[in-house]
Amino acid sequence: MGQTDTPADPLVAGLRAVHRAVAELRRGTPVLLRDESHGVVMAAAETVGAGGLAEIAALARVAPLLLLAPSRAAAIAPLIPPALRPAGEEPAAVALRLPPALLEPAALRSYADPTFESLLPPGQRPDRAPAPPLAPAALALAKLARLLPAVVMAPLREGLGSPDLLAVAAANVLAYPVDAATSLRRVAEAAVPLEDAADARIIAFRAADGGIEHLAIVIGRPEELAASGGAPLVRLHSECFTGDLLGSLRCDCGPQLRRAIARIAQEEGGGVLLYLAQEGRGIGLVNKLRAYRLQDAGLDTLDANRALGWGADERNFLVAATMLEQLGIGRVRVMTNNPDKLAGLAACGVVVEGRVAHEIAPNGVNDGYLATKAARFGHLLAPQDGN
Ligand SMILES: Nc1nc2c(ncn2[C@@H]2O[C@H](COP(=O)(O)OP(=O)(O)OP(=O)(O)O)[C@@H](O)[C@H]2O)c(=O)[nH]1
Ligand SMILES: [Zn+2]
Repeated sequence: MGQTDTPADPLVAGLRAVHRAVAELRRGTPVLLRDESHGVVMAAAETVGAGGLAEIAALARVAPLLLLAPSRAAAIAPLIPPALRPAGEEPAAVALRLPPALLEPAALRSYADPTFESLLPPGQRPDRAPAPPLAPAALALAKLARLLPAVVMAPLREGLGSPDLLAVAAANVLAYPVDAATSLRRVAEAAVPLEDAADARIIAFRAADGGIEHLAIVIGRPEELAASGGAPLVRLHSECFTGDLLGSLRCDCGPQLRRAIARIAQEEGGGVLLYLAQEGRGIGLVNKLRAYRLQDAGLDTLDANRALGWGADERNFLVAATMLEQLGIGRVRVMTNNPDKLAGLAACGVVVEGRVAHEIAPNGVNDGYLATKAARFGHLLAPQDGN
């Protein structure tokens, strides 16, 4: 309560600074990233235009580097001279020094985005450079913006005063996922009778940064069961626009969502479905569409994420744990096939008393996707509880 009225609270101020920096990067505007000893000017490779690059050049001490997530750098290895490719253990970021002909928006975007076609000038090659200070925070900020993890970045010149760009502290960027999740509070609630669960309420949760809301679909009275020491059935469902709303056959999300609501109501008489705004396992819808393009070209769902520079699964289960805590639910049984969800909740202090399998039969289109989840994400097959 009252959290949005306390901008003096450093946690809230930090969250808001990051949220504003995210908006700047999304529209192609550079931002300043700082810690106690460094200051850099950076922009996202996906969105920066000629104007943004000129702004960076005007403020920079040296020409900017292009930073890529290591998995993206590995995927574009042919664009990087063999001797300069990352080897051995993965660094936090791969830094490339681009020749001037490649320091322009279309070339930058083609380094960042495998689905963006542009003709790179022949004979122009980047050099590998050591990763500069603040590189991990810079990539993390691009990811918070749900932009491809590729940034142009340069150290600020001395004696500039305060350039007219939004400044954000690297520490706030790195703390953002935890701080945003723990700041989630209930903001609205209404009864919404559903086709498969007449006694349903939707409770909306908002974080102090003012970002997108997460929803709890509460069926029956699971809070009462929790208050008497029971462990209600809970389903964590990550948003999937294509599957949930459009009935996409590429995944199993739509049927899983509807079946989960029906099963919670019919088999248990109540429980909670957390509808988490973590589209595409946390990479966002735009990047999921890019990942689909790569999957159509032969990669599986895990390698496609990594070829874009994202991790296989970027979800943050502290969001779900905080929502459960706010609902007064400390012990749960979880409806899932994904062991990471059980471990993720447990790591956030939720007592996981059991698992209820939630398998949906393949539909002829998503067979490979489901097989990959079993083979590479360790998804458990449902021996007795499935349908
Ligand atoms: N990046 C990416 N995300 C996908 C792809 N297919 C589906 N998704 C997303 O994966 C998420 C599915 O999550 P869930 O159904 O909650 O979870 P799960 O990890 O499959 O585990 P279960 O609890 O067993 O269903 C949604 O956010 C979808 O948008 C894909 O090919 N690439
Ligand atoms: Zn889906």
